[in-house]
Amino acid sequence: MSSKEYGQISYMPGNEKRHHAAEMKSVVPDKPLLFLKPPTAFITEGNPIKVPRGCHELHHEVELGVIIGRKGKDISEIGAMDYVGGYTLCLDMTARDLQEEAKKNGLPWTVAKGFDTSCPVGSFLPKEQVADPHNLPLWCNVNGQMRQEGSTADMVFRIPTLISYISSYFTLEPGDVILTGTPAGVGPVQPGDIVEAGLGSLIRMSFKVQVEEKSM
Ligand SMILES: O=C(O)/C=C/C(=O)CC(=O)C(=O)O
Ligand SMILES: [Mg+2]
Repeated sequence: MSSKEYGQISYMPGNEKRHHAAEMKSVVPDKPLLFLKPPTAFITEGNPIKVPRGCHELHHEVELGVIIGRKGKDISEIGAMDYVGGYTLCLDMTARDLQEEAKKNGLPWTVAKGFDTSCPVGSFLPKEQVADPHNLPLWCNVNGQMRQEGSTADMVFRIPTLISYISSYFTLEPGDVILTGTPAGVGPVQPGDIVEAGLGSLIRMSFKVQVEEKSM
């Protein structure tokens, strides 16, 4: 897995407590809101999440990751699931203060969402092992304290809609990962914290948060 990530904004209809857009005081978009993370954003277990320079409020967002298995452009919703190779669990680490500043100034979220180590990922699940990707519990705790508990059943844009919409602008390639949005409960992490996340009984993963050291 070494490719781009397409993030999107999540909305949990019908239950304000699980509504991430509401907790961010954001308007719910009528189409997916996209951003990209570069390949250097990805880390696997054993590697630390590094707080990016200038960030004083780094947030966790736990999300289902959809891994693309076949190249495609202008994919129809009907055929979209044929392009899925599998799934994983992701943390869409977000420099919330930098994102807020960018939002205020009408600037892109590139640094806030795409800094090095901003996308910790779990193990690869072949799609045959996931009976219903739209009905998976997901959770995130920090130092053992539960912060996020939700279900992929509450995503506003389902996977075929995301694949079809994204591929109308970007050619999707094998290994690309689509992050599908996060439940409510996002919150800050500090250097030294342990962030743990899970996808039902399928994936459990854990990452330590560190300060970003200057490289030579
Ligand atoms: O609206 C905001 O302030 C923030 C939105 C996000 O960070 C979107 C996501 O990444 C998400 O919903 O998962
Ligand atoms: Mg997110």
